[in-house]
Amino acid sequence: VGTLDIERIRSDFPILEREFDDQQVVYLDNAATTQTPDPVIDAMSDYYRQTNSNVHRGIHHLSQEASEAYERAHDRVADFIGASGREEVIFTKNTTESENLVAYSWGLSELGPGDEVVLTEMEHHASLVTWQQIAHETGADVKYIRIDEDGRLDMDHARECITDDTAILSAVHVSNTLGTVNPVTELTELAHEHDALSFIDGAQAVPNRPVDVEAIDADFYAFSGHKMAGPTGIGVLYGKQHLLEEMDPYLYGGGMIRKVTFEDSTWADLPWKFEPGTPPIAEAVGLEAAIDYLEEIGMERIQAHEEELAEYAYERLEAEGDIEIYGPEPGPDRSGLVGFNLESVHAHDLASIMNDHTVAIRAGDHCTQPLHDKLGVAASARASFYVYNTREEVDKLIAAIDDARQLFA
Ligand SMILES: Cc1ncc(COP(=O)(O)O)c(CN[C@@H](CS)C(=O)O)c1O
Repeated sequence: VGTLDIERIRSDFPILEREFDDQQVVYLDNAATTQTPDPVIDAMSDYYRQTNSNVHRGIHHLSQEASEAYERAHDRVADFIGASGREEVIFTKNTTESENLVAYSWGLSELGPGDEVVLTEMEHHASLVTWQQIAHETGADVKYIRIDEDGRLDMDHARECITDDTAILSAVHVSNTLGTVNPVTELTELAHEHDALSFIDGAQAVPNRPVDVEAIDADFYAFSGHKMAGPTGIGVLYGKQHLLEEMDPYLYGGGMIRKVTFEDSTWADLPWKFEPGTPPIAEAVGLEAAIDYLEEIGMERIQAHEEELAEYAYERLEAEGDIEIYGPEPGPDRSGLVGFNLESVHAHDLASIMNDHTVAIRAGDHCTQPLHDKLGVAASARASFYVYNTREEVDKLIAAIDDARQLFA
């Protein structure tokens, strides 16, 4: 797979030169959002300087160029994730909206009493709360696949949970709290054996590893641009074309219609049917540039780099002796993030001390409150890595933790 030219990569991210209290920032909060490289910023700036116009409607040069750029971004995303074409790629605001699109467009009409929605105990609120509330509205039931003491899914329990009453499985590909990489292809097979749909939340997977939605055979797959070196304000819902064709939109307006009369309306072709109003045009240009940037590095290299850093961080944290680490030990079941707690120091206090050292980590419930209840903690700290992080930055994390321990001793 080869190693990354970290210095060259870091030179693409001017924000990494930022200093606070004369200390260079150590940015280890990439699971929350990643930083944006110059090629992405330049692509969006150039769009605004040279092409900016509204799409699908104008018959002037600028609108035609903007429309081509916007449509091409759909094709680029389809190619990146292994979808069959732009018809299967809906641009949303983020992963959360992608989950809601399916919950409202499919769930509200297809779910009813007796139907079951199967989630996992490690779901992010974007999936968990959405499907929980749709189940309340439709009378469907929700079941949760258990996790074991290592933070892996209990697949025996998965086989118990997924039955002929299951209408849809919604599962996270990589846990943003545990770092666990779930067997999403096996889970999808289980769902399909029972004629259930499979929705995979890929927010912490698409940015960090090669993903082929057709190999997984997911019916729906969601992720966000801002977690993969792209801009905020754009997310993706992948959906199998035949399912998207059958689904009615849940957001209405211009751009998503074919014909409107005073009596009724008909809908535009895919993917536009699910993209009402003025879409995130510049963000789509930025997302395409982010994909180009990541693919130039190589998704396999990115995965290997993150896993190497996570393994190093795991080993250093474990060697401290008073740190509880959540999720599987380093290996194919763990991605490039580590959730942990320092004995006798609340995660928020720890993150605050980290900040005194200009080490940026996340502390809190990471939008997985039920999972934290299951872990028996109100909050956890989390270091999450990306293409520009280094072993030296892990060492700075550990040094800051040692300082926190002294302060709270
Ligand atoms: C697994 C998973 N699923 C969905 C989301 C939501 O992504 P949005 O782009 O905000 O819609 C996230 C975003 N998790 C951030 C914010 S809580 C984190 O710090 O972990 C996620 O990790």
